[in-house]
Amino acid sequence: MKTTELIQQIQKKKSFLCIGLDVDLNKIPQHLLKEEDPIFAFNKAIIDATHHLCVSYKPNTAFYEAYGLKGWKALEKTINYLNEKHPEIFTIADAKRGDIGNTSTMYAKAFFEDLAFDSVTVAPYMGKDSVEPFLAFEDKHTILLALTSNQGAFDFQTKTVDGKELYKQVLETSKTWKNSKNLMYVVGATKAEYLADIRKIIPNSFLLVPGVGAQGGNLQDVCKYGMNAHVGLLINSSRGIIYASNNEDFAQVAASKAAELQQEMQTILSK
Ligand SMILES: O=C(O)c1cc(=O)[nH]c(=O)n1[C@@H]1O[C@H](COP(=O)(O)O)[C@@H](O)[C@H]1O
Repeated sequence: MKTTELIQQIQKKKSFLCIGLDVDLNKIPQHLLKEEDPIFAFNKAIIDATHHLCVSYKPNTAFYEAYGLKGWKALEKTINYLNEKHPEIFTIADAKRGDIGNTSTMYAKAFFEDLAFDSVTVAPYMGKDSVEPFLAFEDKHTILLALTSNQGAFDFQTKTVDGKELYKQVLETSKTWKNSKNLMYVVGATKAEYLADIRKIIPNSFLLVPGVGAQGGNLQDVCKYGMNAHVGLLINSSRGIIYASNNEDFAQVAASKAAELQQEMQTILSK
């Protein structure tokens, strides 16, 4: 998908919400366990109830890999369902990959070609030759971890190296890589106060911002410091939406949680 198509969808839906499909069989409504594929049944119900409120879905692959072959099949069914029924929606494989070049190429093929996701999350730690293989795919996006939402972000990412914080070095250096136009970045919603500085380095890039809802990040602050002329934000919430109820009404309750965030976004966009 081209970034212009994502921007059009944001304008049309008045939403920049990304719903995280982090399926945990211990948390989904127990009546779904009777289904042949409970993970897919859960995702399908959530997607059917919320697709008009969001512009993106982000399955975190850990939640599928944990269930082995069955989990991977459910992931494949989920991405196929999204691509068939809602091709306008921007899909993110949250896999946090990155390795030596030839291995990264295989990861990129797995997520961009075999599973046909629009984007994948990638860790920058191994540097240029570990990320450029992902960037070589046209109209596919590589979402690089810049400043993450967790406490451990302060272990390395904010440390000063050669007079500059490491996450800033990641942003600046990554801009010099081949096909860097295909980069987006992860910045945690819990780190909203860093966004003004981040925008000085990457004013035009899209940011995936997880950490509202269950992790306590604040949507208003993220928008205040992180929004650009094309919005430039995808705000993710996973548990706060998909596990709002674990009764038979789970999909409707998830939709009402998603609608609350979408309404807040619509108000911000209208200002
Ligand atoms: O790359 C991510 O999406 C990510 C980066 C980050 O810094 N923090 C973070 O929470 N995430 C992911 O975003 C989702 C957040 O889920 P909730 O806290 O349930 O909304 C999970 O899938 C995390 O793995």
